[in-house]
Amino acid sequence: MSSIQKTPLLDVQHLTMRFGGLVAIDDVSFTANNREITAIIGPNGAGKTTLFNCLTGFYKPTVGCLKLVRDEQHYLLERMPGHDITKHAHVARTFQNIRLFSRMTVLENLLVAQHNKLQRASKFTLAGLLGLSSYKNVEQSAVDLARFWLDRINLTARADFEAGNLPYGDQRRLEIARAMCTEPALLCLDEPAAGLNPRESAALNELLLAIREEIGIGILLIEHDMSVVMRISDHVIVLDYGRKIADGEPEDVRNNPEVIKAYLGEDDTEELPEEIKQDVEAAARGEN
Ligand SMILES: Nc1ncnc2c1ncn2[C@@H]1O[C@H](COP(=O)(O)OP(=O)(O)OP(=O)(O)O)[C@@H](O)[C@H]1O
Repeated sequence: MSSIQKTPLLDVQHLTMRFGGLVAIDDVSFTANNREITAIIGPNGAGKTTLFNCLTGFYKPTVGCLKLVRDEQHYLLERMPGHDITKHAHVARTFQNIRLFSRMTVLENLLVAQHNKLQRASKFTLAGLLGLSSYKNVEQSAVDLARFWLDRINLTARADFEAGNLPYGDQRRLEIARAMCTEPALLCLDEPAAGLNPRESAALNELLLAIREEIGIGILLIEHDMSVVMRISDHVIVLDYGRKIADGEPEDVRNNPEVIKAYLGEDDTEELPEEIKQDVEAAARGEN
């Protein structure tokens, strides 16, 4: 990726979010580029989900500017209601806990994600729904897009299954496919690898890399699984107690003493993610 010109997609400046006396995010600034996977990592309570909530309009930041650039248009996300952030700025999101429509089929989940463009094409009238050829074209394109993503996540054979009956790893990937059906410019994923076994985790990595390469959008990824972060991220931002303590390429961040300390605490190595633990142990043996 490094030979490709970097194009800023999201520019966060001086973001601060306070809840009463608690500063969940403390003057955080960073840029996430288009066609890159930017991971946001940090210990529990570091402010990662709060950052997503500010980006997607769930919270209004106390201070700060969140600018998204798409098709040469600038969107100031902190001034937009959540539904406009999805609809106009094209920011899509998944959550820590799966939020599929579990009683709908796999295919229905992918179609329902496209209701905005279907509604627009119907001109919000029954006549539009029944008669307009433009509606029929948009309807066909919605089906084609759903089919494309079904195929991409290898669920075509299960298109008519209830989403809630799929294995956990398939549900995770279906959520991402559903978000992709909104045709986002920025895809925000909150711990997509949580609870996945190694095989499912590898399938997730492959899907995210394909989205980056083939669809060419930006991905913002909150993740505790360091094997996922280190393997697929182009850029890693580390938060600790709401502050940004590191920002750079995965290799630089994993060797950053402040990051190691944030994960270590004072002298507890038990909680250290495996990949960072290996680096710390190698450093202690004088191998770094
Ligand atoms: N709505 C809220 N009201 C009050 N405090 C909140 C609210 N949302 C988050 N916080 C606090 O803000 C801090 C950051 O929480 P956040 O959920 O963003 O952390 P996180 O990095 O996502 O943690 P985890 O990895 O455990 O999901 C925590 O101290 C949390 O208790």
